[in-house]
Amino acid sequence: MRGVWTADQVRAAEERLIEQVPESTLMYRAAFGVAVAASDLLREHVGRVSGARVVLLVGAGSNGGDALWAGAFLRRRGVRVDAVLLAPDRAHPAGLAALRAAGGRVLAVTGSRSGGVASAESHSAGSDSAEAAAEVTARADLVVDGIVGLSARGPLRPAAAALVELVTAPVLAVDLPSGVDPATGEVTGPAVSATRTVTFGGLKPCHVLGAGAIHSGRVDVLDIGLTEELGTPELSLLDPADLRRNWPVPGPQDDKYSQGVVGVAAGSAVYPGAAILVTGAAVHATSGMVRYAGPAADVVRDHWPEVVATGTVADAGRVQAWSVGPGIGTGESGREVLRHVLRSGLPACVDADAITLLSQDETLWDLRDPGVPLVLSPHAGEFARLFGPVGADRVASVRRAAAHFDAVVLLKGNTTVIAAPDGRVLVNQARASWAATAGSGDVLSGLIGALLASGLDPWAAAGNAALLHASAADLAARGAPIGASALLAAVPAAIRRFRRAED
Ligand SMILES: NC(=O)C1=CN([C@@H]2O[C@H](COP(=O)(O)OP(=O)(O)OC[C@H]3O[C@@H](n4cnc5c(N)ncnc54)[C@H](OP(=O)(O)O)[C@@H]3O)[C@@H](O)[C@H]2O)[C@@H](O)CC1
Ligand SMILES: Nc1ncnc2c1ncn2[C@@H]1O[C@H](COP(=O)(O)OP(=O)(O)O)[C@@H](O)[C@H]1O
Ligand SMILES: [K+]
Repeated sequence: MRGVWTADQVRAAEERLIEQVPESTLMYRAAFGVAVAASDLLREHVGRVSGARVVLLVGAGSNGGDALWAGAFLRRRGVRVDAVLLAPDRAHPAGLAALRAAGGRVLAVTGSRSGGVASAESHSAGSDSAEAAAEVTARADLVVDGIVGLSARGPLRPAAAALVELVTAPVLAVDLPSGVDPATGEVTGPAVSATRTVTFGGLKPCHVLGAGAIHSGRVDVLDIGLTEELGTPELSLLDPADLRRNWPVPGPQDDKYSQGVVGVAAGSAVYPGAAILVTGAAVHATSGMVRYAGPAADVVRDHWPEVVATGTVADAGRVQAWSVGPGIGTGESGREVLRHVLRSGLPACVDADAITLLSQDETLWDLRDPGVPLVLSPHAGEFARLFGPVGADRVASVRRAAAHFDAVVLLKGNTTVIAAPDGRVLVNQARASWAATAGSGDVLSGLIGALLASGLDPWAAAGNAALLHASAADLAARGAPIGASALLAAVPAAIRRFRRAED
């Protein structure tokens, strides 16, 4: 599992660390890592380091300080470095002195409220101008974004935005891409799109959430001594090794019952698709047995002969967990199905129509045994019905909902957020959006139900299912649109890939 820490956690860790290590040492370490990454990018994109042109975009704080020191290191490798100061009076003094001493050129730019690079003033000998800053930025082989880091608020300021717009070269972001909200990954205006980001100590929310994850490019975490001091992460990401460890694999003593039997209550005679997709996902997720209960029993049997299918939940037979909701409708028959599942005292993944039913009828909650794991897996619309609009801070909303309902809540989307009632949060950022197709959520429901039946902790069940689901979508799509059936068909290949993966 990889941790993600907030800006406040990083600052607190820094305070503890600078009792042992001078602050300037942390900045050298950070800047040296940035310079190494810059050299790598130059080699990759330009084919050389010495003689290449790097432009540093330098803001008012230590983020700009990191960039200036990195520029000084790059000068020693023969790189031609221009620093564009966006807040000339507040540029990090020691970093600026180091860059100048190393022979870097400094251009000072002041922004106008109306946008654009309006005026310039010289901070070094030569004929600096706004035009010169614009010109070097446009002609750079690599741009280092030291505009703003952990103290960022809101979108890029106009002067910075105007320069960023001119960039055609790859961008290396220092700590995080400027213009992205460090806490939520939200991008509400102009922002840097980085090829790579070098961050310090650990990942921050903006590297893994929403647009921020895209704007960050590849993220390298550099341990400058901070990692040990960071404490419990705010969020976590599952990595392939987690999935490999967690995904149930039958052993020599297992039989079809011992691995957990999952019951599927989904679909209807009119809409059998949901029944087929949820059941199929459960069939492919784990070995063992799947029972289907509902009006689409005949169609499900035709599709998946290995499934034991009955007409009603009351006749389903013994199961260890339920996957309930997709396609059951929001009328009385759907309500009756949900009542049965909630009363059963078994773990359940509650999705789609079942979530809408819960949002319409509060008394349904009373049927639930509070000691029994429940996973709610809404998309944003269902979440809004249940708990109110998600808002910009998806993590905070989902965390609140999980505590409120005393359930694991998985909010679907390009960034899937999975919160446990005790506050733990997993996030899964999809690499592409091919899963945004009708019925793909039904596949997720089946995966979660199967993992619950296998006895996995509900938070882990939801998290592993989300990671596998996104990977199956990638495998199925390989760059072209897919339907949910193709995603479902790729589930075994995705499991195989994780089980083979070394990291
Ligand atoms: N923590 C650690 O352990 C280590 C941290 N290190 C580094 O320090 C960085 C944090 O530095 P920091 O706190 O000095 O502030 P920083 O992010 O540079 O912002 C400066 C100023 O920018 C402004 N500004 C705000 N929003 C803006 C926007 N949208 N667009 C434009 N400007 C904007 C705002 O000033 P304002 O103009 O509002 O007065 C703000 O005060 C961190 O990210 C890492 O790189 C490393 O050196 C090693 C160890
Ligand atoms: N833009 C996106 N990028 C990646 N995955 C997405 C995106 N939008 C939705 N998904 C995923 O696709 C699935 C859609 O589920 P859902 O909205 O319930 O659809 P349906 O009800 O049609 O099955 C979820 O697993 C969700 O995380
Ligand atoms: K930055």
